[in-house]
Amino acid sequence: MVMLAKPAIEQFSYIRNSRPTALFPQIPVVDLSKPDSKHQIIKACEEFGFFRVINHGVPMDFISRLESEATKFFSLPLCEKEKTGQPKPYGYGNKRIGPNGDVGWVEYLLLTTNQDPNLLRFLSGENPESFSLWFCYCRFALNNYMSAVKKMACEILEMIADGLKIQPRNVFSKLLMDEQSDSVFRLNHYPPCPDVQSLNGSNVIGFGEHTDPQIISVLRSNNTSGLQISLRDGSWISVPPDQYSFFINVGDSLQVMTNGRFESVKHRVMANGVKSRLSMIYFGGPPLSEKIAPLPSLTGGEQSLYKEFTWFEYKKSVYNSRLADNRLMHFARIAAS
Ligand SMILES: C=C1C[C@]23C[C@@]1(O)CC[C@H]2[C@@]12CC[C@H](O)[C@@](C)(C(=O)O1)[C@H]2[C@@H]3C(=O)O
Ligand SMILES: O=C(O)CCC(=O)C(=O)O
Ligand SMILES: [Fe+2]
Repeated sequence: MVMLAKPAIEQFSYIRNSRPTALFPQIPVVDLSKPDSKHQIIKACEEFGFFRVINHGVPMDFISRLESEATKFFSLPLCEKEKTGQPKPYGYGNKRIGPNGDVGWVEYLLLTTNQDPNLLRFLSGENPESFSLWFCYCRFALNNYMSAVKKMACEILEMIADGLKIQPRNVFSKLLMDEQSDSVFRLNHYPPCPDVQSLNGSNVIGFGEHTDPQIISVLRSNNTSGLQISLRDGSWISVPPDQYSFFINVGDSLQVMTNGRFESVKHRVMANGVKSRLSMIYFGGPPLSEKIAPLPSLTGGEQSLYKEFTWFEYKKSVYNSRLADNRLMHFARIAAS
């Protein structure tokens, strides 16, 4: 009998036991309305590179409007969604993540936050295709949401600068505020995965383990679980979903600028057998020409751990890598013995 090999895209990654390995460590929660929040943020960034934010000031209305627009988008027929073209890197993607063979049980829409005229012209098209119409209606909701989330990300970055006693306090936030800021916005949809139920004890990867390359990521999801983070000892813990909170990730660029005092958090998403997960993530990045290097006030007279590079150089290397690669390795200084 001839056995037909499954097409490559069907070969998802499975993890035999993706059950969290650490015993109930609490994910730090930062209440942004409290006067001591900057100290909590520093502690969380040092210990986890990750924390949950409450009293964040982003209007619930902006969140639910965009969530319902995103749900409408992912409900469009596949052929309509595919009209946005393969993500290069922006556009609609289905199961393939990035250009180097990573796959996951996910479909997504990746957008640049600066108004790339070619992309906008393309996305909002002249003809009344479903996607173009969706994008036209959705632009208002996208702009409201992204502006509010960017404002919150900048406030957090300013608290980080204060907490680390770095002057000026906008040293990080100015990179996101820059007109040329190379920030990205992503909508991820993880449909319920039938294989999760049928494969005894195995779990299907929704989005494989990785760190985010930018400065800071602000994630919000519906009430479906799946997100896991890796602790410093290499164990994994599940992040209980909370649709009213935001989750903050330290990115690789912040790791470099703090000379390793903060480490970017390794994270992944497991597919769910029953419920679909919808997440929206703002990745705050610097302008392409920006030089990324440890801040002199944080090296404390010691050698900096990383070579200086531009965000353009790092991004190029990111897009030549696989999700799980340690991308910063190539930019680390080898300590002199
Ligand atoms: C496999 C890839 C997808 C990714 C680019 C990369 O080559 C490696 C990093 C990936 C990542 C992870 C965080 C963000 O979701 C993302 C937009 C980013 O900046 O780096 C994705 C990239 C992507 O999906 O294009
Ligand atoms: O969808 C999620 O919850 C996380 C996805 C993620 O880590 C990413 O898109 O970089
Ligand atoms: Fe991520």
